[in-house]
Amino acid sequence: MLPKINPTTTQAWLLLKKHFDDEISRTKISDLFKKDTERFSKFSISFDDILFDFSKNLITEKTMQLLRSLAEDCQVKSAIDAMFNGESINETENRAVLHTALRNFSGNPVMVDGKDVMPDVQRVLQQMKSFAEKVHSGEWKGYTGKKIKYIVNIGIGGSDLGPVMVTEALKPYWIEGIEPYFVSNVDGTHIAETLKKVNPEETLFLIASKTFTTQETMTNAHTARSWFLEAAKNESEIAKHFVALSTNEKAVAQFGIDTANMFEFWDWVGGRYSLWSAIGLSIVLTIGYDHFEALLKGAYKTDEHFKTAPLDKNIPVIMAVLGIWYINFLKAQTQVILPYDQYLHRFAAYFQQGDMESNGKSIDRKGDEVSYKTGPVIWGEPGTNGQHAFYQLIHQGTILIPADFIAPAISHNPIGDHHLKLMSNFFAQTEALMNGKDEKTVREELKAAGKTDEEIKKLTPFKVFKGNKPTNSFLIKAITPETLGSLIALYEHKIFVQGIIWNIFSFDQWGVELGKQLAGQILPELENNEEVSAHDCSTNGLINKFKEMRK
Ligand SMILES: O=P(O)(O)OC[C@H]1O[C@H](O)[C@H](O)[C@@H](O)[C@@H]1O
Repeated sequence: MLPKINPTTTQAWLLLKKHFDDEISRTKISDLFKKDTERFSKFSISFDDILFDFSKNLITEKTMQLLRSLAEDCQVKSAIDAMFNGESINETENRAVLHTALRNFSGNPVMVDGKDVMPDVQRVLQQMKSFAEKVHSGEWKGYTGKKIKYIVNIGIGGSDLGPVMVTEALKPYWIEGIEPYFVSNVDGTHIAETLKKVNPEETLFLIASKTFTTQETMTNAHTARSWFLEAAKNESEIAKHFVALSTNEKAVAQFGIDTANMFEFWDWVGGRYSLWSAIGLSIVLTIGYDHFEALLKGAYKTDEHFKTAPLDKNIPVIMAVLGIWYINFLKAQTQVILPYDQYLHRFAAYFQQGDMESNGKSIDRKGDEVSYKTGPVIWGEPGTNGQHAFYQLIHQGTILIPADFIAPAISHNPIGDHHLKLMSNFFAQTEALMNGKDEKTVREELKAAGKTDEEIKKLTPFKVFKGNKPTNSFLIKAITPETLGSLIALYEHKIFVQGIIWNIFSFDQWGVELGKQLAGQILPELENNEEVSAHDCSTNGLINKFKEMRK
């Protein structure tokens, strides 16, 4: 059982409020650097090949002490133990939360309801490994005897975003002769455009769905099946081209996939935490099992760090409390993730689900409405593209946007001075966001540029940057399977800690159900020509116009 503590009733919360009002509201990050030349070493942590620098935050040592007290008051440590020990901390679904068991290399058992889950975890990993080896060697053949070339993962949400993000991030590790594709949207365009790029003889479809009932995935899977059968003619050939990644054996069999071709996972793996499970088969097929294992090992290292590091040296805990500091005490409503690595272009999209589906909640663990802000809006794009699009608002807009900057020291594509140019932007942005540019400097620059006094007066206000914008920097030696695994797990655990402190349940997602339910009611209304009148007049009007437009 998780603690059920309203964070606003803790001593630390009250002290943080007072600390903000009395001290921090008048503090500038740049002044803190001037006062303390040791600030970088005090507020940065090296963790294997990752340097986490959180010194450019609006914090003092006192802030960090109080934030640590908040984590203590909210019993974060015992919550961490409860998760790793397999307690049913997903109370509304009565499930354990054990994605960490999927990457547990300790050799120790992980018990769920009195049973060690590790033998099952290892069995499925072995199954994934030997299957991938057969596909890669050509031992696994398509219905005309050809080797598999195209992998099409059909899944959505957690059964899509993780594999997409990881395969993109690890493109330099792709196995020659394999091309992965991902179909998620029920919009027929997604599957139609994908099927144009592949052929039935050399394509393996992975039907990825924890529940195996998701409308989008089942619809796309049936379309893929019909497309395949048009060419293969014989249903007995399906076994060579369709496998299932699921927890629902019955539904897999009903779909027509031999359960011998099913890669199992379990209800204690949350969808948005499932890339480490059988849902990662597309990753294994794309980069090979050894690289997948390195990804798991990277995550395992983070798990060990998270479990054992003291709260004030614990990176996910620090990431979490900094977020809480901005959201609950400085009124931030969003968090931007900015990878300076083109291969990480889906990283922010991945954590939109990871974070927002986990912590976008307003009912606390007692079942009462919360009186404070919870999960932020997560977004982001790779640098430097974002700089030429939305950084304007981060620098000079009216809302506070804490930013995570992520970059590798070594590029997989060391062409000319591209990487140094990229990195000069990475370093420049966090500096600029912190320091800003004051009026005096702006005036001097304009003067030096030969502007008249009149022009200087007119232009100065527009060119001032207030600065004092907080950032974290993650400098990573290189984006490898291992460092990526570690990085993803840091963010996963950050989300967990925030959920614990906010006293919400981070591992259910009831908020996605209503739309599904209503879509289920509306679908039959779209299938006939009758006028619809059962809804509000906007929805009726839209549906009726839709029908009219299609006549
Ligand atoms: O894997 P599936 O059961 O098909 O679920 C796919 C996705 O759909 C659901 O609606 C949830 O919002 C997600 O958490 C989940 O990842």
